[in-house]
Amino acid sequence: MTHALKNTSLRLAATPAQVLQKSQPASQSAPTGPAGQASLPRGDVLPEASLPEALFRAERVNLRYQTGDAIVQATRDVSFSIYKGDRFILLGPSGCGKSSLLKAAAGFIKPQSGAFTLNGNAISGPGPDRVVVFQEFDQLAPWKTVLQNVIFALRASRTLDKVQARERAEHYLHRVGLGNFLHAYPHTLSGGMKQRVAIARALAMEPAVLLMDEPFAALDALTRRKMQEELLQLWEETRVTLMFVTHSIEEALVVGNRILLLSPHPGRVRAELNSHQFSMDSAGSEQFQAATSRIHRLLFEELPAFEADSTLAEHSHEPA
Ligand SMILES: Nc1ncnc2c1ncn2[C@@H]1O[C@H](COP(=O)(O)OP(=O)(O)OP(=O)(O)O)[C@@H](O)[C@H]1O
Repeated sequence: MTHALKNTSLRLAATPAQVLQKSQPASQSAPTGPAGQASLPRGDVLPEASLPEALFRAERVNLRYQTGDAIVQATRDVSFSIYKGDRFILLGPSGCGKSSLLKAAAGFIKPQSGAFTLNGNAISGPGPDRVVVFQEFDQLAPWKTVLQNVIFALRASRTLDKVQARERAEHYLHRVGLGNFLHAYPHTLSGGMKQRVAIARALAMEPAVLLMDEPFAALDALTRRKMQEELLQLWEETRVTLMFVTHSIEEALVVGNRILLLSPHPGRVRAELNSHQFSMDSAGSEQFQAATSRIHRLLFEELPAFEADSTLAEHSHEPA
């Protein structure tokens, strides 16, 4: 299932890499790495007219925190584009600013400079077009049932009446396999089930971008794998655009079709690559292991991305 899914994503989510491949004569086609990715030679710029329209953009985003006299620079000049239907991953070591970027994309914190845009409009605060699923299991109101939790979010966004909200909530709860738990309270659910409710609630909002901040990190390994599989299945059904934060290289390769690699603190873009060729079944394969090692080198070696490995990265960004 997931292999087919990954291939489908290629058709749906036209990325600059695809445009490059399509728009070039065969003799000038982009070099292809061992994992089959197209690589852009350093300095190559895609002709602007041939780029697909991005749904969501980060443009030179600098995020800073001030606590007392101390200023923490969380990210530096981070830019990326997410296209409709992407499963876009922010991957980087602890403290590189992944969660900060996701919170800023949600509109919870403001960049010190730079901007986020959705459909070309600047983001100035939270909105129902960007819904977040967090890692914590306490995202649900404990005094409300599973169904009430989802209905409450839908009613708060003021887009649906009572009957419509209930229908929508039931629909998405059935989709995540919780049809028999509509009237259960959160404390009676396992961690995985609580995350399913949070995902159903987010999907029910039918956001333009679903933001996920390490949603499976607190789950045991088996449940985590199952949830990754279910998320891919849900993506297959809904084609929702995902922005997914993780510090697990394996999770990034399995869940994503595009991965943005961030340097250690403060987070800067190290490289961007395609990962659509990997599925749940490829974990453990030679190709998967090779990609994992290369990403590890790109993340942690001090070399500029392209010198570290010119075959994996689709776009590279030199440290400032
Ligand atoms: N509210 C805050 N006040 C001050 N500094 C903060 C705050 N939130 C994050 N930071 C700092 O910003 C930097 C980036 O943190 P962030 O949580 O975004 O990183 P991360 O990549 O998501 O890390 P992790 O994978 O460990 O969750 C870190 O140095 C962190 O200490």
